[in-house]
Amino acid sequence: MLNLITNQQMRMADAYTCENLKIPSVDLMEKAAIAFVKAFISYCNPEREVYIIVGKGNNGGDGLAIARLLHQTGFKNIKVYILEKFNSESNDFVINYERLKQTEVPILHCTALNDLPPTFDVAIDAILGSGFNRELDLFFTSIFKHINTNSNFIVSVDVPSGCNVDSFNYNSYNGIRAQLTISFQRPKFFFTLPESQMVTEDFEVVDIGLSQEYIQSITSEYLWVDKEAAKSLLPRRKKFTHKGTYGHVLVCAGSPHMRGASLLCAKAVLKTGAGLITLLTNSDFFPFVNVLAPELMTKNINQFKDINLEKFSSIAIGPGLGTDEKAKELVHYFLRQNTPLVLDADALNVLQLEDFPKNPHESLIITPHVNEFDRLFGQHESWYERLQTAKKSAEKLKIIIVLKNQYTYICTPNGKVFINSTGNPAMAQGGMGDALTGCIAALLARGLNPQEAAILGCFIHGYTGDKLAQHYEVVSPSLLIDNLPKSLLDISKVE
Ligand SMILES: NC(=O)C1=CN([C@@H]2O[C@H](COP(=O)(O)OP(=O)(O)OC[C@H]3O[C@@H](n4cnc5c(N)ncnc54)[C@H](O)[C@@H]3O)[C@@H](O)[C@H]2O)[C@H](O)CC1
Ligand SMILES: [K+]
Repeated sequence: MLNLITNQQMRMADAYTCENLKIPSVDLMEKAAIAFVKAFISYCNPEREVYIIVGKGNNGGDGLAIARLLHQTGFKNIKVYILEKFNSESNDFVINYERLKQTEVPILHCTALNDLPPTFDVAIDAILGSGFNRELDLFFTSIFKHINTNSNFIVSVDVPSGCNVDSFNYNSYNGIRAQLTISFQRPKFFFTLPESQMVTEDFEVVDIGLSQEYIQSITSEYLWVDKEAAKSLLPRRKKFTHKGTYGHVLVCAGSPHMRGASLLCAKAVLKTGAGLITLLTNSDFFPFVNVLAPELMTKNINQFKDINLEKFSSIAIGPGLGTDEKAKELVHYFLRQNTPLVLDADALNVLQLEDFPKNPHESLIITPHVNEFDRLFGQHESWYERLQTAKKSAEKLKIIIVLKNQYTYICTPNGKVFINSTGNPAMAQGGMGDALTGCIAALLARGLNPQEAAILGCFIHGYTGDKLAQHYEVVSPSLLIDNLPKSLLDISKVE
């Protein structure tokens, strides 16, 4: 898991790295520029006109180093514009200014808006970075507006200029609006909130060689789940194991109008590697289940109280369950048992906040999307507020709340928020949540604790979607489910 850190902490990591790893700050800037360029060239053809607009702090210094390196890489149409409204220049800016002057890259000076070109093909924004620390004056806001309105493609260095990622003001943003931000060392927590779309449509993170040891020693409430973290959670299949080793999942799902949801969920359980799966549904559906997914066993949903729960390692309830009295009774019944439980969709729709057990057994996971979450926990004005509610509620109710989002938040009873790094818009299709519920329930059955199952379930689900999105414009839940075993294998092989 990677700690996500604030601007202030990033500065400390910067200072620590220079001092303890004996890397001069200008060399760190060079590393940052090299890493930026490596990422940038995959988005931009070297024939395009690239305008690099720089301030005079270290973000500007990065911009100057980037200009020199892009020139060396073969970019022919580069121009650098230095904004002159800064009180002082950073040392590393000055060093890179001298270095850039040794090249043929044109350097122009901008003291007023009309010193800038009327349009930009590609604009690299290296004006203000994490040092942005006060109100923007008219000079900056008019320049930002001009770049925002007249560029084909804006790429920001580290952070869009004028955006304070640690205390974002949602109501009056007047900084750069980038298509892409290439940030240094760690994702910015703010970019995981949907509101960050007004600041940058996408982001990428590059390693610039800051001390990982130092960054990981900082206490952070936000943790980024990457592939390595996922691998560390995936239990290895050992010799002499059998279906009993991998647990038995009970899937309670599928009202007459939504049979498909129950199959998607149960098939996701199957493909995430649980040993045995029983689908608890209406008996008239049994023959279809046998044909469509012969691995599944079935039980009659009307007799749910007769089930011997000792046989089951986990239960998934909700996909297409319906919201009638029978569904409600079933959800309440299973909520009072001790078997690890994942509640999704209609299982959440039939609950009120006060229905959650007063003495939680700490193995309850709920997986709401935004509407399900707000219905249960109240309306929220922003995603930041919603996340704070999720965080507090997970602590208070002692449950895991998987708040689904482009970057899904997994809030745990100990106040941590794990942020899932995988998933993409090609996966936006009904049934995708049913698959996620199945993934998590299967991992619970395979012996992971609820926190681990939620983290790995979200990761593997999104990872599969990401792999498929490289080949398909839309990724259906069925396609995703079929590919889960391949993703599990992939992840188990991370070096
Ligand atoms: N993360 C790292 O370890 C590294 C980061 N690098 C880059 O450095 C910037 C941060 O640089 P810094 O010099 O601290 O600040 P800025 O360049 O963002 O700002 C410079 C300058 O601007 C002044 N200023 C701030 N706000 C305003 C304003 N509203 N109006 C006018 N002027 C303003 C401020 O006083 C400063 O003087 C980071 O983002 C990375 O891009 C390193 O290169 C590599 C290591
Ligand atoms: K910037």
